[in-house]
Amino acid sequence: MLDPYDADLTEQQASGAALASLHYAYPITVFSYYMVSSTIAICTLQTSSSEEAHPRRRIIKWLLLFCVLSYLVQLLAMLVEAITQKTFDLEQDVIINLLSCILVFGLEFAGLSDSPKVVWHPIIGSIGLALVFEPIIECLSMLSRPSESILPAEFLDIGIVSVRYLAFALATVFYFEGGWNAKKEKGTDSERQGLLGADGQSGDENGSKADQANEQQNGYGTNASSTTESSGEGNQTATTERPESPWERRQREAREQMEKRLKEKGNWFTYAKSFLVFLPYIWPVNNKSLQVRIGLVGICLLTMNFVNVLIPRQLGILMDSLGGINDKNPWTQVLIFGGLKLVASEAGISLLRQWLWIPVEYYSYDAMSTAAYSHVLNLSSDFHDSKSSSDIMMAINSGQSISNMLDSLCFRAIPMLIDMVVAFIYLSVTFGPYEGFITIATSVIFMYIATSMIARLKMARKGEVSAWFEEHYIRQAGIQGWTTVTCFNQIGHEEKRYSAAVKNRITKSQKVQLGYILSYAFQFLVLLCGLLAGAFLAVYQVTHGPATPGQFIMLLTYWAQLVAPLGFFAGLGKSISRDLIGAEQLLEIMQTKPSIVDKEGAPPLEFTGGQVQFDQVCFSYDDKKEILKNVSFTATPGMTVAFVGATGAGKSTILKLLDRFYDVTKGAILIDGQDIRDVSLSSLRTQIGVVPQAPVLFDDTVMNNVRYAKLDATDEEVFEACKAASIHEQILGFTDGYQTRVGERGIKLSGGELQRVAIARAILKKPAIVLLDEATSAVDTETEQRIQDALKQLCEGRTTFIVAHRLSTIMNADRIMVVTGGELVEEGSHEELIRANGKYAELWSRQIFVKPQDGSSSSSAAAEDNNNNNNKNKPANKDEEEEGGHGLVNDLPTEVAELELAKVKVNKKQQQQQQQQEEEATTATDAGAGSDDSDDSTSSSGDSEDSTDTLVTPGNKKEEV
Ligand SMILES: Nc1ncnc2c1ncn2[C@@H]1O[C@H](COP(=O)(O)OP(=O)(O)OP(=O)(O)O)[C@@H](O)[C@H]1O
Repeated sequence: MLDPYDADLTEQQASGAALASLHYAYPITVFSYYMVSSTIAICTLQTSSSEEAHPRRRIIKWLLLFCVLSYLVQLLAMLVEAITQKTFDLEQDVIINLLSCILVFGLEFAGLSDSPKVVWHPIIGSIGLALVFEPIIECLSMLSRPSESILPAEFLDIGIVSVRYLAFALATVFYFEGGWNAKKEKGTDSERQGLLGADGQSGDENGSKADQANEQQNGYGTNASSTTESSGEGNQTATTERPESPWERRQREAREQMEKRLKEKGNWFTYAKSFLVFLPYIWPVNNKSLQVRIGLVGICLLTMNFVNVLIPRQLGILMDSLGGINDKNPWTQVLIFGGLKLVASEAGISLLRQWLWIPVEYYSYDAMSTAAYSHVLNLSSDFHDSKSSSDIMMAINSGQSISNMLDSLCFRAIPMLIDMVVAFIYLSVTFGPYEGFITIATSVIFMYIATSMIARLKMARKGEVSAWFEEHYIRQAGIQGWTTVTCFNQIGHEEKRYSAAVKNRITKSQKVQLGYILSYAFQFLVLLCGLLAGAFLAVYQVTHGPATPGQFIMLLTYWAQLVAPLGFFAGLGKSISRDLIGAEQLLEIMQTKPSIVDKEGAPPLEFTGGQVQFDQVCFSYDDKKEILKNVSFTATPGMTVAFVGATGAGKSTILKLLDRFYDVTKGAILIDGQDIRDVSLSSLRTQIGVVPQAPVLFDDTVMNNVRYAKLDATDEEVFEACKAASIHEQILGFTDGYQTRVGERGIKLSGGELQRVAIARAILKKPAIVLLDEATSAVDTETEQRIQDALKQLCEGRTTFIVAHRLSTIMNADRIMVVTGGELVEEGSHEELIRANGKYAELWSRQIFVKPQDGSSSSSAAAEDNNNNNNKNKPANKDEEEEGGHGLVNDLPTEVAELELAKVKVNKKQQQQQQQQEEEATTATDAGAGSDDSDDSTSSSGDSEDSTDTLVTPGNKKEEV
């Protein structure tokens, strides 16, 4: 039969064991719940929920602090009791429980105090868990006490627990009551709040407005920032407006893009998933040997983790063997220690890992950079028009950010995490749970302090970066604009400006530097406190218990191993977000699809002569403003078509559509009866040769630049093309002949040389259709004649489209198309159009032509600007201004020009007479009124007669007509 006393004892023992487990389980559960739910909240972007402005936030915070203090009081009461009773066999599980609860709820309190945006469910869930665990623990502790001896200290303990329970319960009630009231108020006040702002925004909205103001002051997110400069004498202050630097703009845009996409995706998981497009460039999908290498690198990392555990352990064993605590041979132990150190060194596993990794790393660089480069080259004009080349280049280089991110996560974060967990377990097993607690508490407090300090320094760092750019901008502007600075005698002013910017930057840098120093000092202090606590405990265990001096050495070594991972994890968030911004730039490009692509199975263009037909073509760059409206014409094979019209009329756009830089929005373009959208892009572009107005050459030799049109062309073919372009002799006269480098964008060549090299290139290509944006650049008459000869060679027998700027080109064209406001208003040969007495004839009669050499207009000096502005022709007079300016160059010989003008005049006169006769016939009763009733064109022609008595000719002389 069971003895009732024994049964009582067993019950007590059982409840004691359960109690001990609960003492550990309670804080672990609460901490795990808090960490996991907070992480999920961050990943699913719950931080921006409207819950953040809870009306009872403050009271809940103080109740939480009260609970933390209650744990502390409980702990102190236990210590006081132990000291007064002189019984130092404190229950370990109770002490750990109290310490852990102080840590966990203290952390939650700090989060609630610090963070402007609060997600409540991790906190309320933790309180809920406390409400479940606390009564169970208290009941079990009552059960495990000997029933006859309830001490006053136990009454105090029960009292503290009860008050704490009440505080937890009150916090829960306040949370739900506050939420319910807020909802109710929101319902009733919704109309009033329309003017005040949405609910829950007040506090944070103010905060964000303050942030915005702050940002504006710092120049972030704005186009300008300012620096106040003060001179020593007279305290003169001036404000320097600085445009946002390209780097700042790129960073801002990428950050905005990242935030936008993050919001769209809804959470970090889906957001991170979009980066999976890069996986094939990082993971060698079709390369088994590289995959094996990656596997081996993984094994190396795990081995390294294992060795990291063994080294401190071995050091401990070595120390003990030296002290005679164990019977191991110190010589053998030191050899093992040396072997382990070798394995862990740069000459051991690390060497093997890096050797294995090098080909994988280069694979990734190769795959990523070639894919990004090829993708960018295959994107269409709309993309390239909208991005600057430096932006694109920066984005391509951002491929490195993705590798960095993976490197941080896979090869640093995961092994370090494993190291930390192993260290924690090993220390807990060797020195007991106190040591484990000290390790965890130190890590948690360290991480908290380090991350909040980094966040605090963010704003100061932004200010420093802005000041850096300010300094750079002023320096660069001063040096670049040295001539202006010197001409206006402003060297002193620039010196002061620069000195103020340097001082401003130094002040900000010092602030940031001090911040970092203080942050490191705090972090070091936390680690030192943890180390001291751990060391005291270990010394106690060495002197009183089972631990050995060797194990103490092991503890110190492990501790040193913890420091690096903690520092790394504290900065991980920041470095990942920086890498994400970089990756975002590349992702945006990789996700952009080319708008001009081949249709599936598109056949090559079948060229049968070169007939080009525009059929009711409409086009718009941005789907808003129509640039071309129902343009229709047909160019027969071999025909030369010249487009004439005001600047911005859409002439160059017609050429771009023909080369399929863009697709028409309506209508169709047909070459030899085939819609250019239905044939392959490559076959189309093979048939077309383009000579742009401002040709761009590569920074290479003349030979290579010309050969670019046909990479397998022989030297002879290149020479022939250059001869045809009338540039061969000139090239031979260069220092290194055809091997002369032309400089960036062909800077070392003159305008005329550059154009002829571009023409030679087009001649070498032997295109079937030629697109020519005729240059108006000022070259001497002889050079111009040579360019014309070269062009003649190029266009011979080919269907040619010219955006014409020279009267000679226009007159020689088979067909002239007059484009106005995106519409084809006139079409015909020179003679036909003169006879038609329309827009084209009007152009002639008004004589708004630019002189070939110095760019001045015959009718207005305003046209002088035309040439100075690098052929961006400005309107020459008011009439032309209305049309946007034509910039036509009168390059005709005097006699030809006179003859043509005479024709126009005669034609005009005839037309006037004819008109007059018609009017007289129809309005017989109103005879004699014809001369007074002259229409607009008559009067304008009259005006023009007055103004066109002089005509500018190539000799730069004004001649009487
Ligand atoms: N890439 C582009 N994106 C948006 N609009 C554009 C683009 N290129 C040209 N435009 C606009 O289209 C219109 C027609 O331009 P286009 O270059 O065809 O004129 P143009 O008649 O050739 O003028 P110019 O003789 O001065 O070269 C202009 O208003 C211009 O601003």
